[in-house]
Amino acid sequence: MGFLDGKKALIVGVANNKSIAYGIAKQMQAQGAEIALTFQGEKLKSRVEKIAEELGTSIVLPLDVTSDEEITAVFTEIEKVWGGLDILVHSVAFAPREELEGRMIDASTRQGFAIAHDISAYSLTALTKGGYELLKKNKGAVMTVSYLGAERAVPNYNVMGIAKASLEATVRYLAADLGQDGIRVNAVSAGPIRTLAAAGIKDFRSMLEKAALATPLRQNVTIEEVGNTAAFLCSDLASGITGEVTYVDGGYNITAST
Ligand SMILES: NC(=O)c1ccc[n+]([C@@H]2O[C@H](COP(=O)([O-])OP(=O)(O)OC[C@H]3O[C@@H](n4cnc5c(N)ncnc54)[C@H](O)[C@@H]3O)[C@@H](O)[C@H]2O)c1
Ligand SMILES: Cc1c(CN(C)C(=O)CCc2cnc3c(c2)CCC(=O)N3)oc2ccccc12
Repeated sequence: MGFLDGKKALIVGVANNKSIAYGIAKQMQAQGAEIALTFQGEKLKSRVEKIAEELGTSIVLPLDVTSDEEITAVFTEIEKVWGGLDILVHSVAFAPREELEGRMIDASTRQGFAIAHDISAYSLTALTKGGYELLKKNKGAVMTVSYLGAERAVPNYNVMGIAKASLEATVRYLAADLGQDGIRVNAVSAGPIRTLAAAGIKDFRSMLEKAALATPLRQNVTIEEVGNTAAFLCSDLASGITGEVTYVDGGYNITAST
């Protein structure tokens, strides 16, 4: 019996079994939570349905976070099957690939900035708005996934860092507004992990290796470690924590390494 027994968790952002959202879903399920998943686009449907089966759930819903209609449809379905929501996990980001190489001043475009902020930051507000009544009913918790690039100028992360800064400020504003409804809002800030979103990044492998050597714990973090912290922060054990960004990065962010 786990510390999430009886909790109902909607996880947005599973693409495959390397996803950070998958690590979060797996650890929450291991602590007794009931899981619902969403998938982005038909091509991810079958893979996410297989993962849902593994996690013992049949609630698998289509969701593109740029569509307010799809967001509404997801929570209408959650209302029908669950009648409330204890945990909402947002593990979604995207910027046009060409934004993530070279100097920010050269790579940044008006459209790329808008896309990155819509998908990687505004979508947290949009999902929380969509799930608000259900979260309020169960005094639920909201969780998102950030990165060091929100606070430091990480080479090549560019507009994604600016979007993550917006995401982390969103965590604070939502926490401030929703605390009176008993809804807590937090973020985990994960160290670099080899996922689909990381696959498209130049020199990601060498960045991972360098990070591991420069990290106090001398190793990269895993999606299970990020999942454990997310599960804790969404549980009653973290009832006194809201508006916080918790690093799960082996201590990398506290060092002076370049
Ligand atoms: N991998 C890392 O090194 C790392 C480190 C810190 C934070 N993060 C963050 O973790 C989160 C998850 O990324 P990941 O590394 O697990 O990669 P991933 O590719 O497995 O997950 C990204 C998810 O975002 C979804 N997504 C993108 N655009 C969407 C849209 N318009 N509508 C709905 N879903 C959409 C994708 O379908 C995918 O499921 C992201 O917020 C990312 O910024 C990743
Ligand atoms: C770490 C790290 C990451 C992983 N991370 C924290 C991320 O947040 C990745 C987010 C991401 C957003 N949009 C896209 C891609 C990844 C690649 C494919 C694509 O077309 N668009 O990405 C980097 C980019 C540059 C430098 C470091 C990093």
